[in-house]
Amino acid sequence: MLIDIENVHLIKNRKRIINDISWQVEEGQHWAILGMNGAGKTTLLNLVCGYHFPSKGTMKVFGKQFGRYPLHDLRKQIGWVSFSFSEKMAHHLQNSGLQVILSGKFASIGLYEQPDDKDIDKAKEIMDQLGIARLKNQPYADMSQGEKQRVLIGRALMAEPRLLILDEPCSGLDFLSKEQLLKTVEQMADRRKTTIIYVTHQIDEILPIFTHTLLLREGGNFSQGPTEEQLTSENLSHFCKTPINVHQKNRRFSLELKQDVTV
Ligand SMILES: Nc1ncnc2c1ncn2[C@@H]1O[C@H](COP(=O)(O)OP(=O)(O)OP(=O)(O)O)[C@@H](O)[C@H]1O
Repeated sequence: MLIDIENVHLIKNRKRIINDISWQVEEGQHWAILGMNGAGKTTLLNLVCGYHFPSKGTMKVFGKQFGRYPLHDLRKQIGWVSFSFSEKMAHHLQNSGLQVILSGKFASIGLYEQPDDKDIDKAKEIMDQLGIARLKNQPYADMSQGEKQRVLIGRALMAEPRLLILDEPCSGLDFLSKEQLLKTVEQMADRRKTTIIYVTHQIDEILPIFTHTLLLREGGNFSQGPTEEQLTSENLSHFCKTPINVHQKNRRFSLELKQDVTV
């Protein structure tokens, strides 16, 4: 079991942010986490990575009970690619795509240690796999947003994480860049053993590779389970508190408001 969360609550500044969440992620699964703004998605991931400590409940990540395992060791096995991470790259804008990816090996933002030939080969292989080999020598600053996102995913893969968290990777991307990024995620899931947790507001990003989906609402677990069972018109109408129709075409989901509904 990679993640085993039982009845976890989190209270911050007297506010209940996470309310009685239980969630189990097993090896071989890929999860999508769907929730509106403020649903608690980022907070839940902060708990998983040990940046918050639960106020109540039990948590195990990689089979280790919280508080009994060095956080540094835990975090080394988790790659968290967040859109906001781009801001932290500000000092390294002149680094090339290859350098940014290599920096993932040392879990630091810049490239302070000297990579060896094996590291360089590995970084190049990752770039090939993610379809970004042509960005090897291009400064990060000059890349499009979609390219930057793929480079950051490559950077996370360099440390060979057991768990890869993609936190709204498509936000800010145009239609084509988004589809390219989704393709990359799909291929990565097919080729690598890493378990992916994909956080999103949009159901059309929940690709067939996501075996399971967790629906978060107001800090609580609205429902969870196999994706096909979660993303039904009935369940999502309850979830959104609005009557909606879910459609599935070519194994991709879309939704529309039922006719005559105003929001
Ligand atoms: N330290 C804190 N003290 C009080 N409230 C907090 C704190 N951190 C987060 N919150 C609140 O907890 C709720 C959940 O926030 P969180 O960032 O986890 O949501 P999210 O689902 O990731 O949202 P988004 O999709 O907008 O990124 C929000 O209402 C937020 O204001």
